[in-house]
Amino acid sequence: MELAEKDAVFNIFDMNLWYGDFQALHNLHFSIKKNEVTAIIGPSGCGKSTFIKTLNLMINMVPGVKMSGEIKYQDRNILQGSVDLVQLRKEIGMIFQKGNPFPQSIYNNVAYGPRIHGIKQKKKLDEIVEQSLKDVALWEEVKDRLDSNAMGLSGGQQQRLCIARAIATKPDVILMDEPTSALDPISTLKVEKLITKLKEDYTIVIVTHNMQQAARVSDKTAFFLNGEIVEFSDTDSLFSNPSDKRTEEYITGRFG
Ligand SMILES: Nc1ncnc2c1ncn2[C@@H]1O[C@H](COP(=O)(O)OP(=O)(O)OP(=O)(O)O)[C@@H](O)[C@H]1O
Repeated sequence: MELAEKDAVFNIFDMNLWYGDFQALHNLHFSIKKNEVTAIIGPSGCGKSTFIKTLNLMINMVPGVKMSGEIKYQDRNILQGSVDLVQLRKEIGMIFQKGNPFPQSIYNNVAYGPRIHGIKQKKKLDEIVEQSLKDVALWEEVKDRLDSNAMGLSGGQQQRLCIARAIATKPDVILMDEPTSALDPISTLKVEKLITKLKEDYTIVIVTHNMQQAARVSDKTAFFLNGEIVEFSDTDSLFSNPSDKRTEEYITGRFG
């Protein structure tokens, strides 16, 4: 039995995943630490999205998926036994490539999660909505139009609204699957600044194709190739002094 890493939110041991007969993840073994940003990088098809979707078991929605090994979250292996998915997803929020607000008011988008979890008083909901929008630096831009449809916001604003929606339920972890790939450079910068601020309160796992982004925002980086982890280390050392030749080839743009 392996010793779990201290201060880890997730301890992953010998984790494998198959789509039918195809093995997409092989023997993953690493830990994700509290209040850190962990970046997952690697070429297209290496298993980044598959991996991040295992952390909140969103992967279970794909028919024919099988997994083995352990993902320990709060000292339990979420790959075994019954897991309360509503509770798990309250604790582990997720942000996707494109902001995907509900076609409802800005207010309702943020209040949705807290309402589902039983908060009914208007005053309390108002406070949560205001604080969540302030936390993502969107409050000043939208405070006079909280009743407007969220679909009328720009792409960058929609993405920040989705982050506000995720943090409104006070999760432990925020998973981000290429959160800025559909955004312009200015909106990208705003989201990156936000990630750096959010890690004071949350643990963040981010999948990104953009190596400069991984270098700018993350504390740790995992380099995936063909469903395996080639290298996992401090972001600074992975980019400045990679220990595996394949990492070096990837980060210097020789493939991928
Ligand atoms: N639902 C599925 N059924 C079968 N195979 C799948 C499924 N989803 C992904 N795969 C395969 O699993 C492998 C990993 O895919 P995944 O989407 O996790 O890669 P990725 O690194 O996120 O790629 P990208 O950077 O292009 O988004 C690929 O070979 C992919 O074709």
